Amino acid sequence: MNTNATVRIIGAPMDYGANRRGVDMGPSAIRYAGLADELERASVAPVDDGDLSMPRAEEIDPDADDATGLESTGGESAGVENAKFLPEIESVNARLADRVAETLADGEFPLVLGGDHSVAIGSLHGSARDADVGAIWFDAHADLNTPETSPSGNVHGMPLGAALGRGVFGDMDWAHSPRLREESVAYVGLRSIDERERELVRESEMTAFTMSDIDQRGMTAVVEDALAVATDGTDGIHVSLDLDMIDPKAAPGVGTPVRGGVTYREAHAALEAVSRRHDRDGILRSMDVVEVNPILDEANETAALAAELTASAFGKRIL
Ligand SMILES: NC(=[NH2+])NCCC[C@H](N)C(=O)O
Ligand SMILES: [Mn+2]
Ligand SMILES: [Mn+2]
Repeated sequence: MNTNATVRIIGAPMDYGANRRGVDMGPSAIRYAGLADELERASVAPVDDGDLSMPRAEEIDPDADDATGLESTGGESAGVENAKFLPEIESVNARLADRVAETLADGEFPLVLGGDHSVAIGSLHGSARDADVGAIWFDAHADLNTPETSPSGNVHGMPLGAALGRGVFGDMDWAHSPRLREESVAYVGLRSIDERERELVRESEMTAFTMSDIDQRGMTAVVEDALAVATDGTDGIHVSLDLDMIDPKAAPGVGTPVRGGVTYREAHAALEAVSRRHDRDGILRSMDVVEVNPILDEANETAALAAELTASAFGKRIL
């Protein structure tokens, strides 16, 4: 991926993966906060594809044809227990993955705006379809549950479990990313992990940088290590930015806030470290920006931060 490819904005106003309404307005809020201008200040040329259409839950009908453009089939995920709205999430992510893969095939950069974090299943799948991809997962949460382990049944707590083909996701082609290897995934910002998930993270081959690591070593050093993990032996990286990595004082507009998060400045330092590495080696391949919930926000500040951080990832500098 060249360093100044066209950035194609793909809105994915999904809220089926989360237990709170409002996160479906994330893409509009991030655009309204000036994403395009921020990106232009970073010298990238964004092209906005608008939003993917979302099925209405009551429209999901296994026998319906696709005349509406909504693949309203239960698909491989029909009948799975403890994963709310999984057929809807399958339908959206199958289309999202295609869009991301087509964008990459055109030599452009897919920037996916969520929506809840379940959209990362589609963005990762599309990104890791024709290449070996590493990932940096900026998040307070590990998102490694599967329907077998989830305490909530909310799929936004499962996207990495899905992408890695764990549990029941192993049988769902749309869910797992065959060319994403566990050892190429690094977490940054962890501080809220479910009991069963803790074992899964410990036993996995992923690298986990928690808030304690950031406290002790500083954000820049941590992200440089995360980049080393994600780029080693891969063709490029996917960056998944869950805004709840940031402390709720600076990013209140998220559905699952956890206190003790990274500061405003640390968040910028994190994405600036990504961009410095990208300037050198052209490592960035795809990105998603997720979990912004305008209903819970204060004067759109979380969406504004999402726009700013995205610009930092693409090279916007203070001076
Ligand atoms: N992307 C997120 N905000 N995920 C929150 C997940 C919370 C919890 N671990 C769950 O599985 O329900
Ligand atoms: Mn999270
Ligand atoms: Mn998340």
